[in-house]
Amino acid sequence: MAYDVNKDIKWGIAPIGWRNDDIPSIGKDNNLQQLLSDIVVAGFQGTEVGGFFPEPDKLNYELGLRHLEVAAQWFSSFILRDGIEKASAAFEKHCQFLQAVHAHIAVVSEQTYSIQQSDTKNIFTDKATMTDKEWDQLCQGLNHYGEIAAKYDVKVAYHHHLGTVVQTKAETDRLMANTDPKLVGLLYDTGHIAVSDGDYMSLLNDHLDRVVHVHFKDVRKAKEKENRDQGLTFQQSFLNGMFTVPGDGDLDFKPVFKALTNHQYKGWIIIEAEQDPEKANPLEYALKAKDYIDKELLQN
Ligand SMILES: O=C1C[C@@H](O)[C@H](O)[C@@H](O)C1=O
Ligand SMILES: [Co+2]
Repeated sequence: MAYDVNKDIKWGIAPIGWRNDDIPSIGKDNNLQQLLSDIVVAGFQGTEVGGFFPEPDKLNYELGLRHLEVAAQWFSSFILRDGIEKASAAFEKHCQFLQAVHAHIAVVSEQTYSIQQSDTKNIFTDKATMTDKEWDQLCQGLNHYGEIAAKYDVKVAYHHHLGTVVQTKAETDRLMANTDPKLVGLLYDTGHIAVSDGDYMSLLNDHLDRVVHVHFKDVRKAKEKENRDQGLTFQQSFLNGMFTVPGDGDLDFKPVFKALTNHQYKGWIIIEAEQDPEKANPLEYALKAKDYIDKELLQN
């Protein structure tokens, strides 16, 4: 079957514009039904599981009414803190949930030492790094996750992420080099690598064959500079508007999309822009994102 961008790529939008798992207080009035109906109005095919989502039966019912799919769900991994056996038991429960909601991507981020939820650490300077022994443990643990995930028709998509032990291209390169490509895939998130390294194309170009899931997150560079100059935390930074939807910030998504489609990427592209929903109406920004996708990416 020939590669068809209109069929082989599915477009979704993450709940994070409506409610943020890192700060449950913001957007708390946005319920599941509102979120899912907004996603339909904006023209997307699916979403990722948010922390406020219900158990599978209820979730599948609400999704089914709207012909929406779940693409993935975030898993906070603690291989370094808890050890591979205990961390893997939690991960298997995560895969069982994904299977129950017919999703096939486990978004994994090692959260040991993470400062993304800190209310004091400077997200631009204070992240932790791993010892060689910890690198070995993490990579061994992720390979084991991949073996577990395969039992549930799920794939591990490792999320490089600001403030975590795997943030930069160099760290992501090392993770990719020391994990089994059959067991561990890469989630490519434009916003996280752009803020971390500046250059957001090299990571994609060097690991296109490992990319199994994509987050499109745009960056307001002026806000990023303001946040960096003030030494803000991750949460302060996104509440101050560092991130936005594609087409509304300063990243160029055309080379990103071209690299993905030239490589015949098949899978989800999830729009993900954490902002304060009081400042950035989630439906307005979802519509803005879809308009950019349709006019600037799919029509060229
Ligand atoms: O994929 C993601 C999940 C969120 O919880 C995270 O903080 C956000 O920045 C992200 O990219
Ligand atoms: Co992301």
